[in-house]
Amino acid sequence: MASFSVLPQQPIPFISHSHSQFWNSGHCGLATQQAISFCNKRKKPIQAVAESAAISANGTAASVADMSFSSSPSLLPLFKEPTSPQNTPASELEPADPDFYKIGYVRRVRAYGIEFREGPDGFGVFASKDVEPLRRARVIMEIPLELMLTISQNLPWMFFPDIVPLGHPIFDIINSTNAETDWDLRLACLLLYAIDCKDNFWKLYCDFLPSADECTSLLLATEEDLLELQDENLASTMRTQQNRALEFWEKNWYSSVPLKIKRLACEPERFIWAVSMAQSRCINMQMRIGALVQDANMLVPYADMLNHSVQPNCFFHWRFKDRMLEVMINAGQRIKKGDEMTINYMRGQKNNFFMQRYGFSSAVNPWDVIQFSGSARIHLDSFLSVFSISGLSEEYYHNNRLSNDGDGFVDGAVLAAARTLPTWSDGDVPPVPSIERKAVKELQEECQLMLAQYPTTAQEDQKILDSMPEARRTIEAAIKYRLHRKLFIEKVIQALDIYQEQILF
Ligand SMILES: C[S@@+](CC[C@H](N)C(=O)[O-])C[C@H]1O[C@@H](n2cnc3c(N)ncnc32)[C@H](O)[C@@H]1O
Repeated sequence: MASFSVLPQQPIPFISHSHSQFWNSGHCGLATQQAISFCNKRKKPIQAVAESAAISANGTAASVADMSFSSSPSLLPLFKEPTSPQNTPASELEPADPDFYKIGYVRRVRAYGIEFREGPDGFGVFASKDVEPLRRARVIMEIPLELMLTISQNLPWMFFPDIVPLGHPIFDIINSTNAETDWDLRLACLLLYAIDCKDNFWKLYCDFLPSADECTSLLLATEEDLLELQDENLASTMRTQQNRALEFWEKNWYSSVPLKIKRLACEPERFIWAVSMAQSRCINMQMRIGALVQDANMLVPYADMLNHSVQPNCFFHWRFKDRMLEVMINAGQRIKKGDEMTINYMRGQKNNFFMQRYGFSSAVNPWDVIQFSGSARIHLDSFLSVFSISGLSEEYYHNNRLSNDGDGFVDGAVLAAARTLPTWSDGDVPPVPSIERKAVKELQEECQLMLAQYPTTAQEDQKILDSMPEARRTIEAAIKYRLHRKLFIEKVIQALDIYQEQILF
């Protein structure tokens, strides 16, 4: 086992620190580490907050480096998320416990102009002051390598910090994993070990991680929750993943296992919780050990509290010289006090991927897909023009300058429609309206058939969600997933209606 340094994944923009100030919470001035009690310090969001959030239901679309790196501000407009309460004013969300800041501050974590609050999507990071757009990206958080839990993706396993003593049986367990596929199991073992280590930072930080009840990961879902997905493929993938984690625990936590291993996860649920933490909070980076470059999986405290958006205002950057992860605001980004700071966990992924790994979905995911089976096609350029969509397929964006989309109809779902609808294009050959209308009708009928195959409608799903404000996180996430799917299909039908109306003129 050896220590290592980390290579940035992309060029390092110049960073100015002149504007920096320490945690904005005002709690951390001359903090010294004090005795901190070990209970879960997440506060449950008060019900009033959850309810008003559900009513406002007007947030931006949801997007950490695998949680991948994202460097530039998005050109997309703000997408409305029909069922997400992300627009609940930050002032109405529960502020994080002062100890949360303190345990990091005394270990060289710094944050500038932000605060952590707890809302319906768990912890999130919010701007504590307005930020004018700058030509350069600016730092809002600095987290030193010493606080991260890191393990190399390939043999020889390298951990940083080097907390696993030679000969400890947890090393043998980690060593028994498959280098290609088991990064989450290894990281889970390291997390459990760190939480059990005397004086380790993660022992304190763990109090602020979501408990099994608060976590949306489908690894923790019951069979009943999985059925609520109304997606047998996803349910079956999750059953396989649950069994994989369970079998790993059964193999390594057998009855005569040494106590120093046993106590890390006395019950399988504890191990599965740790795997869900690894999957939903891991950041991938490259590290350098001498001349050797290795990919690494990392748990980065504080940065792992950033929620996802497809229109993120922040990105990660590795500062090589002092081995700090920086969270930076995109160059040119205007931020208002109370805005949520977000990153894009992974570009180009469909909702079923986000559900599998993180336990959330979005009705306006620009990368969602519908598989059409008929032969109907519509004219690509005309469709793009009706909705003022510019750019190449991988880069589609709503071009506000060309648009008179006053009601904000064009959102991520319409961009997804432009990618997923079967289309044709043949040089300058113009579309024939009657043929386009026929194709629209066939595509809409196929969408209606897909909707009819679900046992519930979108409206019924919304009612079910509204009627169960105290629901477990996993069942809530499952119902939202199927609702998001239906809202997406409905939006495609509406977009086709608008297309056929406007193509005639
Ligand atoms: C890296 S953590 C982010 C911090 C997290 N909110 C917490 O409370 O610790 C990822 C988890 O946050 C939640 N999350 C992140 N982005 C989200 C989004 N756009 N919509 C809903 N939930 C989201 C999901 O539960 C996901 O598994």
